[in-house]
This record gives sequence, structure tokens and C-alpha cells, in this order.
Amino acid sequence: MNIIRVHGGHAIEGDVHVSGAKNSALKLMAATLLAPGTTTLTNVPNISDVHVMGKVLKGLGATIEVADEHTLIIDTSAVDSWEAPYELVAKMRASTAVMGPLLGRFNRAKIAMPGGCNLGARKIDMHILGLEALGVQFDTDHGYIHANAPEGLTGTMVSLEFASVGATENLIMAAVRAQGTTTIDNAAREPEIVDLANMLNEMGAKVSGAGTPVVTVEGVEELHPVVHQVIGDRIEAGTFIVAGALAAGDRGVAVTGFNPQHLGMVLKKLELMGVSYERVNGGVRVWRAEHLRPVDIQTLPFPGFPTDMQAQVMVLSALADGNSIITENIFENRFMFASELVRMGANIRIESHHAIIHGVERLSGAQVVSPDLRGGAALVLAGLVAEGETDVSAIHHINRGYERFVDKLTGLGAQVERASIPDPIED
Ligand SMILES: CC(=O)N[C@H]1[C@@H](OP(=O)(O)OP(=O)(O)OC[C@H]2O[C@@H](n3ccc(=O)[nH]c3=O)[C@H](O)[C@@H]2O)O[C@H](CO)[C@@H](O)[C@@H]1O
Ligand SMILES: C=C(OP(=O)(O)O)C(=O)O
Repeated sequence: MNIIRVHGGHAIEGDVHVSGAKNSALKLMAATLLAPGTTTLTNVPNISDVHVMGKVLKGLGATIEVADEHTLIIDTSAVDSWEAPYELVAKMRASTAVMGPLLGRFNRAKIAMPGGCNLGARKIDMHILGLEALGVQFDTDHGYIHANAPEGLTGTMVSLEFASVGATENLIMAAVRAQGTTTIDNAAREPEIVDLANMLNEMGAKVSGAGTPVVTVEGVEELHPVVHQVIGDRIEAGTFIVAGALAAGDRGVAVTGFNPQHLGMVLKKLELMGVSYERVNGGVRVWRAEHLRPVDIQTLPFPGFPTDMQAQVMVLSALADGNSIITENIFENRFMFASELVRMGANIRIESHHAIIHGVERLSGAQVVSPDLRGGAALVLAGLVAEGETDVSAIHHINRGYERFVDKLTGLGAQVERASIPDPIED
């Protein structure tokens, strides 16, 4: 089996440039369906989730030219199918983001129901309720959702029960082609929503208020293809910032290619923990914290603390001087990572959606399993400062969202390698 092996105890320093944001690129790829013709996306991360979304689009009839490692030229003129099949939706839930654009362009979509995943139930009822308000009729059979709007979509007022990122995106992408105006109340405010709205507006849509809780979409007759650059990945940036806070030498680690305003709450919490950083052009430089203070964090929709940074910061809190508490409010199963960190010597108690972390002096290298994307990356970070060797398996999770993770870490001087070892259970 393939693993990432980390030799702990080596300082890192230097510069690392983050890739384009996974959680933006996937939705922008879906949005190309709305504009028949050739849209060019630049700064697209070369990660396995992007490859899956490429397969979803090709399955619908799009063609994709990979102009260079980070540039996709997507031609959606010949799209003639409305189906996102189970094998792709099961691999990547973000495939459901094609529902809104397919409805916007063709008034119909057939999407495999996503089911739960290792983070929790992750229902899509809010997507469905919102789209129903726009005039879409839903039927389910054999594990598929059939969405049809025989009379077309009609703008209306939609109030989301929770500021769901996915529901906000699907609603915006459907509403851009509706008759009249749609208002989404309690919309998600994540930077990726703003990136999506910006691209749609470049295509000729009329979306206003993105980044605030009220998004207004005035429907238009047609959208045209554009060239658009994906924003930098704030979560990849946050991951390398935590690496620096754990292990940076005197020169620190400069993390660039993203907008630090997208990480406001993370930087604030790190500062409270005793991590020092400074703003540099296009990012931040961070130094190892000599003395980590405990922290109280709860994950919340943007601008709150992102759930996608919870595991990485838990590694820091595991080494803090005192008791930290981390409350996970978004995904009910996102603490699976904590049990793996305990195998490395952390002292963590889970009580419902709270993790109580009693800081320890040191972590020790162990064999651990990535429970999910961010948990896997966080285990590699823990390995950087653990005594001895840490072998992280199930690294396909990490490959979903981190481009050349091992290369970027070794570029900073970390002793990290990909390796292949016999599977202890199979053999
Ligand atoms: C608010 C939040 O932090 N959203 C995160 C979520 O987006 P993602 O779009 O995947 O998830 P949502 O924001 O939609 O979901 C937030 C919460 O609402 C629930 N829900 C959502 C839709 C629905 O129809 N019904 C329902 O019950 C989900 O199960 C979850 O508990 O995962 C992404 C990948 O990790 C992150 O980048 C997003 O920042
Ligand atoms: C869990 C994540 O992504 P997804 O919603 O694709 O599972 C993530 O980006 O941390």
C-alpha cells in the first residue's frame, strides 16, 4: 500500500506557493456548463478531485483540453446529457454541483443521490427545497434524483435554514438563467462563493451580494464563455502555516499564493496560541511557536473558523501548554482524526461534538491512517514534529485536495517521502 513516511524532528524553512482552491475550482468547472463554448480556467489545482470533476463534465458531453498543468480549456457546446452517475458522485460529493448549472441551461438534471460520507450524513435537502422554490420538480428512484423544470425556472425568495455552501452555489447557478430575480437569504459567505459569483458575472450573469448573507440573482437570457483565474487555496495555505508554526526554523516559512483575508479567523486563533507571523507579498511568513498556548475554537461558516482547518490546528493544540477545546459544528464525524493523533501520543477526549485536548510535551511517530482529506494532511504535519518515523496510509484522501504535498514539504526541507509497504491487514 502507498504511504507518506515522515521522519520527524527536522526544521523546515523557505517559501511555498499554494495551488488554486479545490473548493472553488470544482464549482467553477461545473459553472462552465452554463456558457456553451470554450471557457478557460487558470490556476486549477492538479489534484484527483479535479480529475473526477473532469470525468463528470466529459460524461455530460464536454471536452477538456489540458493546456498546461494548471490550465483547463473546457468546451461545453456539445453537452447533451444531464446525468451525474453514481460511480463519480460516490467518489466525490462535489459532483452534485452540476445540478444547478444543468437546471439553469437545460431545465433538467439526473444526479445520483450522494449518501453519507466519512464526515457525516451531508444531506442535500436544502439544495432541493431551494430549487423547488424556483420551480423544479423532484423525483427519486433507484438512488437517483430526477430534477425537471418543464415550465423553466422562476426567480423567487429562498431562505436557507443554514448557510450551506453547496446549496448557495447550486441555487446561484440555477438562478442565473431563471425568469426574474432570486434572492437567497442566509446565503453562505465563503470566498469560494465570491469567486463563483465573479466568474458568473464575467460570463454576463447579474449576481450581487456574494460574500454577504443576502445574494440577489437577476436571471439573464444567456451566458458566454470567459477566461477566469481560480483563487488561491486558503485551506492549503492554512495547512502550510500550521506546518510552519510547528516546525519552522529561524528564517520561517513564507506561504504565498492566497489572500490572507480569507484566513482571518485562523490567523487570529493562531496568534492567540502564540504563533507569530507577518504579512508578505501574496501571503504570510510564519515562525515556529516556542511556547504554544491552549485555545478554544468552534468551527462555523465563514467568516468563522473553517471546519477544513480543524484537524491541522488540533495538532498544534495537542502540543500546547494546557487544555484546549475544539467544537465541531459542521460535520458530525470530523473527529475521527483525533483517534489517530492519540496513537501518536496526544491526549484527547471526545464528548459529543467537543474535543478536549490536554497538551502533551511530545508526539511520537506511529503508523496512522488518514481518516479523510484534512485529517490525513494533519497527520503528516504531526509527523514533522513527532519523535521517529510516522507512516500515514490511505493517502488517496490527501491526493484529493493537496497538489504535490510531499514535494512542497520536501522543498521546505522536511524529511518526507512517498513509499510503498505491504498492507498489514491484507498480508
Ligand atoms: C458551512 C461550511 O463550513 N461548509 C463547508 C462544507 O461545504 P459543503 O457545501 O460540503 O457543505 P454545506 O456547507 O452545504 O453543509 C454544512 C452543513 O449543513 C448540512 N446540510 C447541507 C446541505 C443540505 O442540504 N442539508 C444539510 O443538512 C451538512 O450536512 C453540513 O452539516 O464542506 C466544504 C468542504 O469541507 C467546506 O469547504 C465548506 O466550508
Ligand atoms: C472535506 C472536504 O471536501 P469535500 O466537500 O469535497 O469532501 C474538504 O475540502 O476539506
